[in-house]
Amino acid sequence: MTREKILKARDLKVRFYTDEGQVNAVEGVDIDLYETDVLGIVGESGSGKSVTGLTIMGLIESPGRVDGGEIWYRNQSLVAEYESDPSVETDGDYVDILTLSDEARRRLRARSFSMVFQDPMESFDPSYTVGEQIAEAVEVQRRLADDTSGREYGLRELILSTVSNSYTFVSEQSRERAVELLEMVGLSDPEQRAQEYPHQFSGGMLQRAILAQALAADPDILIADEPTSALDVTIQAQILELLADIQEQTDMSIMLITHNLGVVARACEHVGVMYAGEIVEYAHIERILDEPEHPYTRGLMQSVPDIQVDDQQLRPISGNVPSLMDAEMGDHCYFADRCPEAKDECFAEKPPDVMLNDEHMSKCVLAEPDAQSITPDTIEQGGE
Ligand SMILES: Nc1ncnc2c1ncn2[C@@H]1O[C@H](COP(=O)(O)OP(=O)(O)OP(=O)(O)O)[C@@H](O)[C@H]1O
Ligand code: NI
Repeated sequence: MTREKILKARDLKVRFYTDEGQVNAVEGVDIDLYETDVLGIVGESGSGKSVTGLTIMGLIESPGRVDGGEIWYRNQSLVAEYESDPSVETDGDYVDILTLSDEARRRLRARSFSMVFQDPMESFDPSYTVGEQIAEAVEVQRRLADDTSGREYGLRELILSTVSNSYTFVSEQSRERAVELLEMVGLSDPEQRAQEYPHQFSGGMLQRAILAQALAADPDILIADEPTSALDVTIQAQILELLADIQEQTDMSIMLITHNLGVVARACEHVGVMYAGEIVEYAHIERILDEPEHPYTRGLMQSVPDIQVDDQQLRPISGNVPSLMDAEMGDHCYFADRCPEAKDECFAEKPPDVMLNDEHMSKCVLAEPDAQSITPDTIEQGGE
């Protein structure tokens, strides 16, 4: 059985117009996220991973701008709501959320899309208890669910109030749900924990609480941006396991952003490798581990201890990630100057997206389609 894609981003372009010049943070990115998928987005610092996540959430702010592309989100009730609205693009079961109003995007953040951010300390207000803050997120979701248009409650104010943490009325029901959520993310004694303040939580516990908060809206899509990097290895592993558990319990789709291919290998089903604002390789995780195609992916694999179990000698990729300044980019492979296999043409023209088979893409002139192309069905079965 083929699975539907819950999200299809096409040719995304996101730029920052800074005093130093135009930064092409995301340049022509496609993302395919399947229902119940855990998709890893992996790449070195500054490759555009977080900007991609923020773009899907609708959180790019000045001097940043989404300069092109489409983000198709599969949601029947959203299609029904906007089908007759000429300003919104719909296509069968999908809505291009980039054509929605700011208010509609905010509503999506409250009930369909959640993001767990890089810095756990920034996710909670130190002056309220953890339970109170999660209950508030639940309350917002509850009111939205009671009223599908959301407008009668002054939705803008409602959502802004959760962002600014000014006090919202929180029902007993929402408080109970907050405790349930804390239990769901594996905190022991959740009732007690709910009454504590963020500073009373350890790093790992805080990470779990953040996840609980993100789950308050029962989202379709969860974007987790480096949820583990600040934590020690054992706790990292526990959180990844928890993410996988929660995925199974809730059936949501997860996009996991990380610079660690070991994390991806452990937690993800598909992986997109990002370099200099582009997806340079995309495939099923097993395929990437068995037959990485792009020289950058192979370089990443040699720099990660979890994967090279037999060979603990790590070889970081030499050289630096490009600046992404528009003036310095141009038509060539952005990895060419660090690539051990680069040919003359790599410095002279942009590499094509080569499809090795229906589910494996590599943006490299060296890539060649499989001799006997594997059908999507074979991959699907092989991957379950
Ligand atoms: N607010 C901003 N203003 C200017 N440039 C920005 C802004 N936010 C991001 N960028 C630039 O966009 C590019 C991509 O950044 P992004 O944060 O997406 O990288 P990343 O892959 O998430 O890196 P990391 O692993 O360090 O989090 C970088 O060159 C960054 O400097
Ligand atoms: Ni980032």
